[in-house]
Amino acid sequence: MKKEQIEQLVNEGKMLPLMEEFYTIQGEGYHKGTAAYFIRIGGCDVGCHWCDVKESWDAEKHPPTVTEKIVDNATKYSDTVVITGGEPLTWDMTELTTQLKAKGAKLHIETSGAYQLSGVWDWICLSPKKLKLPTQEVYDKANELKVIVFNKHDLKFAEEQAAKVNKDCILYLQPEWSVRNKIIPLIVDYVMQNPKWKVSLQTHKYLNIP
Ligand SMILES: C[S@@+](CC[C@H](N)C(=O)[O-])C[C@H]1O[C@@H](n2cnc3c(N)ncnc32)[C@H](O)[C@@H]1O
Ligand SMILES: Nc1nc2[nH]cc(C(=O)O)c2c(=O)[nH]1
Ligand code: SF4
Ligand SMILES: [Mg+2]
Repeated sequence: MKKEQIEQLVNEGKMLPLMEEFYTIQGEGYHKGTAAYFIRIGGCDVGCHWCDVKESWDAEKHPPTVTEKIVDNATKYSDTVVITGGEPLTWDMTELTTQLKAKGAKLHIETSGAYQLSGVWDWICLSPKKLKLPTQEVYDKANELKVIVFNKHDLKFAEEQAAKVNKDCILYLQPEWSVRNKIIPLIVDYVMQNPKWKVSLQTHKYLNIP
């Protein structure tokens, strides 16, 4: 296929730069502990300095893959499918999610919300970033807000973000992994003082699974 043809299909969400797919246990947030098939789509220009998948950023490094192929593979493993990245909302998620839904999958997204919301979702995990704030639509539709805490100032950011989400949105503070030993006591204290928040840990990293 010609380069322009591939570009066109990627623009339409009929092909997507697939980085990796794996069957694992959701490690974070509300669904932690639940078996789920993860689809990691390449491409992100938000630029979090502590991002734990920087290899995902450059979409060019990940092969444009026919969306139907991604779908056929995913539904073999699990009825819960998590779409992550990279930033999945870099791309039009309509095709991918419509096809997965037609096969009966429960669809979850991990997103910074920095780009226009596309796709049909059963669960939206919004993890907002200061560098590129979420769109209003994703604040309105998020099921959980998961703020990464790297330093004390992030607690202030967390409150600002909590003020923007819908009233049913479940609120989580998650320690940035590299500073977890320093940050966990801060989060524990904060959640006890402000019990509208819950703690989220990257439990998959403790379990040594993907
Ligand atoms: C790699 S991101 C991909 C999805 C999307 N770009 C986002 O940021 O939500 C998946 C989740 O991991 C979180 N995350 C990334 N790096 C982390 C780190 N070093 N410590 C804790 N959480 C991290 C993100 O905030 C997000 O909730
Ligand atoms: N087990 C596991 N759970 C996760 N929850 C969110 C993840 C992500 O990178 O989006 C992730 C991940 O990479 N692995
Ligand atoms: S938005 Fe997500 S994928 Fe992009 S740099 Fe930040 S944590 Fe990494
Ligand atoms: Mg991860």
